[in-house]
Amino acid sequence: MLLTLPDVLLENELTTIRGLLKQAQWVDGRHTAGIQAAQVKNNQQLAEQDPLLANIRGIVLQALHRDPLFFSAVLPDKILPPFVNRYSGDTNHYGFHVDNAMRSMPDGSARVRADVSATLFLNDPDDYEGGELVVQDVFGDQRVKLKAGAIVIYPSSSVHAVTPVTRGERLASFMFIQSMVRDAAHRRMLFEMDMALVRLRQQHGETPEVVQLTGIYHNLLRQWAL
Ligand SMILES: O=C(O)CCC(=O)C(=O)O
Ligand SMILES: [Fe+2]
Repeated sequence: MLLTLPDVLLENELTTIRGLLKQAQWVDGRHTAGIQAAQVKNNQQLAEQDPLLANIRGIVLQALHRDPLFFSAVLPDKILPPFVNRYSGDTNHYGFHVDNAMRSMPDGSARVRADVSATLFLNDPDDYEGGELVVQDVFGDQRVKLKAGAIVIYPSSSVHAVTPVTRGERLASFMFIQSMVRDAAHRRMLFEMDMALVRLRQQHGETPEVVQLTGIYHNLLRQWAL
């Protein structure tokens, strides 16, 4: 399932992040890529030890935690601290690749299995030409370019790329998340059921059927959560 959520970041958070990024020292993005991905990666990132990154991570994680749709769709267990990247010039791009299945928390405290990958857009599509995230899907390639503050989430198992930025610069935060529910099909069913329950509750209130279906939602989560 590929899902986009608008307005994850508030306007003032975007302003703060973009202000911080004006002072950024960018490093080669290949440092954090796996062996296959590094061969096709051509962009820049904030360095792991950059104090700006810690600041931005705090803002992004706080925004994700307050978003109920993000929670329902991802069912996050562990979020690897988000990275920040930039594509600029007329050649920066990221060729087709897969994200590493396993990563370590920066302090080595835990391993994180990438179930869900996400890109949170930090500037507007008008600021640059190209820079589409292309995610291969059974229904064909999905091309995504969102307004600042919006996020796209997709299964980490998908082959994906970012097309060359031929004008301006594209700023984003990208991240890898271990879900409580490993199987993407199970996650999708839970998300659809949760959304249907929200609508049923709005239409009919807390009826016995709504209560019973809510119980089934939680029992499925209990079955599937690792
Ligand atoms: O820049 C993006 O939107 C995606 C980056 C990406 O796929 C990655 O770093 O693995
Ligand atoms: Fe990727």
